[in-house]
Amino acid sequence: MHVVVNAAASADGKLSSRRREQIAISGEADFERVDRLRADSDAVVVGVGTVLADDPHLTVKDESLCEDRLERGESKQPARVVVDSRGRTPTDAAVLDDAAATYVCLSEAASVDARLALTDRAELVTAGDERVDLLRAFAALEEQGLERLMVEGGGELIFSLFEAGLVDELRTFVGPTVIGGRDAPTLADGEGFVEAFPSLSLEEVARLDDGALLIWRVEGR
Ligand SMILES: NC(=O)C1=CN([C@@H]2O[C@H](COP(=O)(O)OP(=O)(O)OC[C@H]3O[C@@H](n4cnc5c(N)ncnc54)[C@H](OP(=O)(O)O)[C@@H]3O)[C@@H](O)[C@H]2O)C=CC1
Ligand SMILES: Nc1nc(O)c(N)c(N[C@@H]2O[C@H](COP(=O)(O)O)[C@@H](O)[C@H]2O)n1
Repeated sequence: MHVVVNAAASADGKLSSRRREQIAISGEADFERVDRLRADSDAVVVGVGTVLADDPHLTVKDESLCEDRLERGESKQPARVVVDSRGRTPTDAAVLDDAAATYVCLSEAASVDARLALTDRAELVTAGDERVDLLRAFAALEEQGLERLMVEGGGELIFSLFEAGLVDELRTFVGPTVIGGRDAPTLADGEGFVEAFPSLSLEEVARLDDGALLIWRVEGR
């Protein structure tokens, strides 16, 4: 399995504002790059916080990239994965439409009612007692043939993936704006590290739109 985390951050490292509303940090070229990365992935992964905040669709937008996938013998769209311990994904969420297959990773804490509401619209994967056990959930996704995972956020999920040692690559577009706010989501939130900080090796720096794309490899992976 290969896990790429991709996110757009403001120059001060925020993913969105303290209102947790979606903000277009990327410019046109970066959104096109993200579309290509989605098209080269088996699944696009987000936490339920992103689903509740943004109601994303997580599909490949460029039809020619979808055609290329079909020519390669892949599904037209990559699968979508929501990490959602208690099954809080709304049944009318865009990620549950029929544009692509969707997996919802739950924990044992998800109620029977929440499972019943989701079961017709998504494949359910259960791993962990209170919170989703990411190592077990990702192993279950791999068993379903999902090898190339692209994680789009948000900050809580990204931190947990680093903590679990699951991230191979980090791609950050740093955009030309300052969002600020001590409660605004950052690239890696959660508890934060106090030791054993993940070490990154810089693979690429490129000017893109009016910002910079940074590609980091996680050392030891
Ligand atoms: N600029 C960008 O590129 C992007 C920005 N965003 C922004 O980020 C914000 C959302 O981020 P955030 O609030 O951090 O939410 P996340 O999308 O990271 O989802 C976090 C939630 O996932 C669930 N979860 C289940 N298991 C785990 C686990 N093991 N580790 C971590 N989380 C787990 C938790 O809810 P529960 O316990 O209920 O399961 C948790 O609250 C929004 O404002 C959105 O706009 C998001 C993506 C990209
Ligand atoms: N790459 C990127 N740049 C930004 O500026 C962003 N705000 C985001 N957000 C992510 O994109 C998701 C929306 O996807 P759809 O267009 O609905 O398919 C959103 O939920 C964030 O994960 N990304």
